[in-house]
Amino acid sequence: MDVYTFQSFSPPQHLLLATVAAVIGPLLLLFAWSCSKWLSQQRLPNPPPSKKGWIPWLGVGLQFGKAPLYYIKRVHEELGDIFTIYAVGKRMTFLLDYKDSSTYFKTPSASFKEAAIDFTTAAASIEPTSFSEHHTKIHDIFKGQLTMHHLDPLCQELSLSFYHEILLQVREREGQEVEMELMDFVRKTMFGPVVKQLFGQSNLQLSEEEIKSMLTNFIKYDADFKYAQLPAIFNREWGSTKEYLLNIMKKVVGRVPKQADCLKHAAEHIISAVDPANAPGYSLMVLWASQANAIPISFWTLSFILSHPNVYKKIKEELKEWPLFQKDMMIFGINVADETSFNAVKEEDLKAAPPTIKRAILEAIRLRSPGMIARKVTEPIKIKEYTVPAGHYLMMSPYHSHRNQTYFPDPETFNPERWLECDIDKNQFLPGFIAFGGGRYQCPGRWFALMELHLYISMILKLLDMTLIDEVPKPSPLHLTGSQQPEGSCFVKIKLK
Ligand code: HEM
Repeated sequence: MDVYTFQSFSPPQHLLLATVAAVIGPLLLLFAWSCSKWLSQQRLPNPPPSKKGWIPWLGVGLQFGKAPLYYIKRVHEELGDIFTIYAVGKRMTFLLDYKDSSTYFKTPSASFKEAAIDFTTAAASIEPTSFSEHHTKIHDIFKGQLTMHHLDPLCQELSLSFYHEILLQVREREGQEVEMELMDFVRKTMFGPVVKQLFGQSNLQLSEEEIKSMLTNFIKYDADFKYAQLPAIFNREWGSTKEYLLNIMKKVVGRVPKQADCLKHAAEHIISAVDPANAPGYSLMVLWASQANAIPISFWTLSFILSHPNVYKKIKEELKEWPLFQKDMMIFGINVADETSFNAVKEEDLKAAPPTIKRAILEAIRLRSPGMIARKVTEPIKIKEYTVPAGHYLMMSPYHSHRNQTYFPDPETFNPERWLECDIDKNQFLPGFIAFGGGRYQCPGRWFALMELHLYISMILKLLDMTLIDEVPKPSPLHLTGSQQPEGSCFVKIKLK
């Protein structure tokens, strides 16, 4: 078309042309972009089978987002043990065969750090440069501080705090039965003691009311954790809970004495290892990691025990042998111990707590473990007959892996006895169990978690009579990044023994 012909168009034709160009232009660009993507995929030697959806960027985001836990199961049944999902601009390749876990955990080009960096920026405002520099150091400090050998003082301190909180919930109506929602009860009795233990009372300086408000914000923060990477406009409410918690953490790390005599709490370790500007963000991540799994797992353990009369009966028998209250309290040579002489529980005392409770905890973790863990592929990785391209997120799903018949016969059944073959005092796990992840960045809090859970459940069942009123709810299909939350409420009757 020359200038003359162009000029001969009347104004409405101009408008028409401009509109057509405005519509077709982006479509052509989109088409070209899709073609180049498609061609680059074709050049790869055998990428895993995939679910892409029709809409670029969004991919299968809508189906996936509705019930991610079930969507993974459906695609697993359709495409097999390795598959890729394209959703909201991310390419996630799932490995659901436990046999691939050693490649997953050991290959350097499946990077934990690269997968975590964007997420921690979004979820806790940690700057990427700080994360690259300090993450490994802070991981190693926690791993070192939470080994089995360091648990005794933590166990003693926690037991006193649990005792106080448990009695606080029921003492007002001593002798009477109280009806409470179980998850609510667990949150109220577990959150405060663990937060105080991890960050230190002197650094926290929070009133009971402030701890309650911290818990309310934490519940919202955890529930919508998965939206962290969406633009702020879609998750304003979630953003305000994050800011609230970051502000608390800012005060907490600000109170850590410059020259602490003994490094004891998470806040002190964090301040000693990272740049001050990002210390609140690391503290928030530790708060989330420590609570988002242990609280729901306590709920599931209790509800599974209460709904399995044989298991509960066995535990009640074993509890008779566990002296939670002191037998000897000598004053001027006279033994003044009675039924109410509660003393801190030492870690060695915990070894005598019901082993069936510990097996029940491991079984609850198996059945309700995190929906996924992530790594990022930095160089193409060959797995089975496929090559997973660089840039993909590489996912394993402890929740789905723990339903593999080969490792866990009758996988949906709650059966603490399947753990009989493991030495639970040494925290030995069954083959196929990956609830705490694996490799260089495996959960550094796992030994603390098992001690904390064993102590908490044993104390609850020793101190209280509990009966289920409702049926045990199903796990919510929405939770992918932490242990499963219950879908709906579960009321119990509680009475102080
Ligand atoms: C039943 C309870 C728990 C479960 C199932 C659990 C599970 C996990 C999993 C799967 C990971 C990722 C590991 C990987 O990708 O290989 C992780 C990381 C982590 N966990 Fe746990 N965890 C639990 C309790 C705790 C507790 C009580 C703490 C702290 C006291 C804790 C602290 C952490 C931290 C700090 C990380 C991040 C490690 C890093 O960034 O290098 N966890 N946990």
